[in-house]
Amino acid sequence: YVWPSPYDLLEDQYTVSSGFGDGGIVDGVDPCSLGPIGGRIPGRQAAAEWLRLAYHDTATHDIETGLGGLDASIGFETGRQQNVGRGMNDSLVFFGAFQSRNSSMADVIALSVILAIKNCGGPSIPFRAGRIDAESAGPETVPEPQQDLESHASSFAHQGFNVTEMIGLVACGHTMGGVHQVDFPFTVQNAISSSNPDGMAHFDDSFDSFDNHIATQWIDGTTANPLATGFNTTTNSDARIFAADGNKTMRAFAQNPNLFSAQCGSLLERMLNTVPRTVQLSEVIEPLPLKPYQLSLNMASNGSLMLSGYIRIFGTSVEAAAATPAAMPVSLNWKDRNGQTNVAYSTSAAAVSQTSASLWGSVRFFEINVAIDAYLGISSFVVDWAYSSQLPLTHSDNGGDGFPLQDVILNVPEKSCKDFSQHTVTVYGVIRTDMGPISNPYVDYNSNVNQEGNIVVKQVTTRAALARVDGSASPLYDTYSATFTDGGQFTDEGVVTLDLVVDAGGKRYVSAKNPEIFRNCRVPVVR
Ligand code: HEM
Repeated sequence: YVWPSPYDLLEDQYTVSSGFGDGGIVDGVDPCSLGPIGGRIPGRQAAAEWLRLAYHDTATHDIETGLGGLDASIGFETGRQQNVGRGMNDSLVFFGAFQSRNSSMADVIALSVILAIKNCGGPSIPFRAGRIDAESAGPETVPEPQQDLESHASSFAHQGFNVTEMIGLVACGHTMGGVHQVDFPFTVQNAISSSNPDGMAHFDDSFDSFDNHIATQWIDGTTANPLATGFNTTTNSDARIFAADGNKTMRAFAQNPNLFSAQCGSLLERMLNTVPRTVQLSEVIEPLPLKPYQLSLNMASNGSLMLSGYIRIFGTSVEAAAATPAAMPVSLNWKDRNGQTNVAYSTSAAAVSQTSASLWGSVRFFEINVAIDAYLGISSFVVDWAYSSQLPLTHSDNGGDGFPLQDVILNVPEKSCKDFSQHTVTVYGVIRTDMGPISNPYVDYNSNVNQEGNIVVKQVTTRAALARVDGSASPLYDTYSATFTDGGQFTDEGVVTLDLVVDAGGKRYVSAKNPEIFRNCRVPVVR
């Protein structure tokens, strides 16, 4: 895709797993054995809890009606016996931090599984976005271990998977984690200890690796899978499922780890893309080779424009892995507001000293900080760069037209503030005065509210008209402002962004995805 996209935040989270620009999700499951809440809960495994959560959310899909699927309805369903376990709400609380206007909880759940499995040594599963969060619970259709094979086959058929695929999905799911005695006392016993307070009994001998041991141990008879050889034959659902085709699928998995990995990749991809029929998923999202990160165009106090933020460079080549960021030439060249170039419209970007990592390749950040003459303005930029000064420059132009920027409506972050006791938000922006007639300037404030019966918050957009106020650092711009109340409803959960919009001279201009406001209106600005 090209920048900017509604999926930029998800792409950031997908691409950067640690260090500067960290998307944050992988931290919850790294290393693969990590317990939830930063590893503070021994015996449990966050990566496994995320995968189970995604499956239980998907299991409400009905192939005939096209209803249900991966739609975060699980948030309304965690009180059910089918979804027993602290892992459900603990995972959802962790995911809350990544929810935004353009990243639904359901997309975050899907992305979490893809990142967790990759980080545990499993297959690379393509990621598509666009899932829509449900407003209420789905049907009670999650399979349970005491049910018979026929009812399991019929629930998987309802979700769109045949018997061979059911065997595959269960094996792929049960290669991580295990069964907790506190939740399934009729399946696991004598497992609780001080280092394992929930009494986790693992499915295979490598619970912290996405490998085929679930199959090899089943076939060679060494398995201690509590759902296969547990003391209670009624809840040995894995044994019934694995043997449902005379062990054909499990034998093939045991003999060929690559087959196991590839089959799990495609089955889990289908599972994550099982969505209500009305949902249209995006194209596959992959790391952009070059992308702006936290880039903003603001008006400085002297009236000039300041372009600041970062350029992210991602690659999978040998050169990419070997590069020393400080020795990489990276220059940003822009066009003025009339689309003209000039040798003076150029700045070099400095390597960010902190390292960054990606599960998919090598990733580096470069800092931009340049003043732009407000009379000339800016309309787009390109970046010319190389992994070393010996290599030819790569011209990154965002698919041809450059990375677009507009200088007609700008956010003024240092003036915007919140009044925490009055529950009001005040947003400032500036709009160019030479654009012809200005109409309908407004701000969309995208934040989150609590939902009844659900630990997951819901994104809401509050729209407020921007009114012209006095004072601007530049004669080219007028200042606008809006103050609105949140009625005490907004929570701190999730990502908050604001978009400033205006119709000027018959065209719409948007300053999108500006960051959350933290300044307290009652504390004066320090300069
Ligand atoms: C007939 C189908 C299935 C049944 C009856 C079943 C049953 C169970 C049970 C009883 C547990 C123990 C939960 C706990 O103690 O927290 C469990 C764990 C788990 N299940 Fe399944 N499961 C099924 C299919 C699947 C599928 C299709 C997946 C994913 C593709 C999956 C992924 C997991 C994972 C990752 C865990 C470990 C959770 C943890 O360690 O916290 N399961 N399953």
